[in-house]
Amino acid sequence: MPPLLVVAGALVNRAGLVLMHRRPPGKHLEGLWEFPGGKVEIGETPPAALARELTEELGVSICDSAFQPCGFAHEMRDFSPPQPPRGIVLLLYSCRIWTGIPAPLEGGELGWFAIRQIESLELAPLDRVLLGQLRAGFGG
Ligand SMILES: Nc1nc2c([nH]c(=O)n2[C@@H]2O[C@H](COP(=O)(O)OP(=O)(O)OP(=O)(O)O)[C@@H](O)[C@H]2O)c(=O)[nH]1
Repeated sequence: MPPLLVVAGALVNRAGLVLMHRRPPGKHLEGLWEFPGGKVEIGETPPAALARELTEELGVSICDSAFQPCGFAHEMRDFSPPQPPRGIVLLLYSCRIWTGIPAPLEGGELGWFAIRQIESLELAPLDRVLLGQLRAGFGG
């Protein structure tokens, strides 16, 4: 079974704040904060998948070329038997150009945060790894 490929976006506004999404109740990792995004579907490039996910999840429009790769993280995830464990790979892109005002169209909560504030949020595990890479890209 190939790993599950997931894409996530760090949307950075003019004030340098980053948009974070809090996963809604009833989902895996409920209540934890993440960079918004979702799963890459068969035949999609990662930037195209991210543009689609951010439109569905936030209602914003973004051109694929506006995404800059900025990090990745991976782990093995356990599922309930008889499903075998499966790898998950999360790719992070940053983006400063979009149209529309982000809204939590699929539930959960949104917030704009300075990088140092994101440190103190309760983050999903892979998003914690990605945050370190994003911060390094911002100059620490
Ligand atoms: N952001 C994030 N996602 C993770 C982590 N670990 C992990 O297994 N995932 C999984 O990666 C997938 C992210 O895709 P998604 O955001 O479209 O998933 P979802 O739960 O909203 O929708 P779904 O109902 O289609 O599963 C989810 O299955 C989520 O559970 C993690 O550390 N961070």
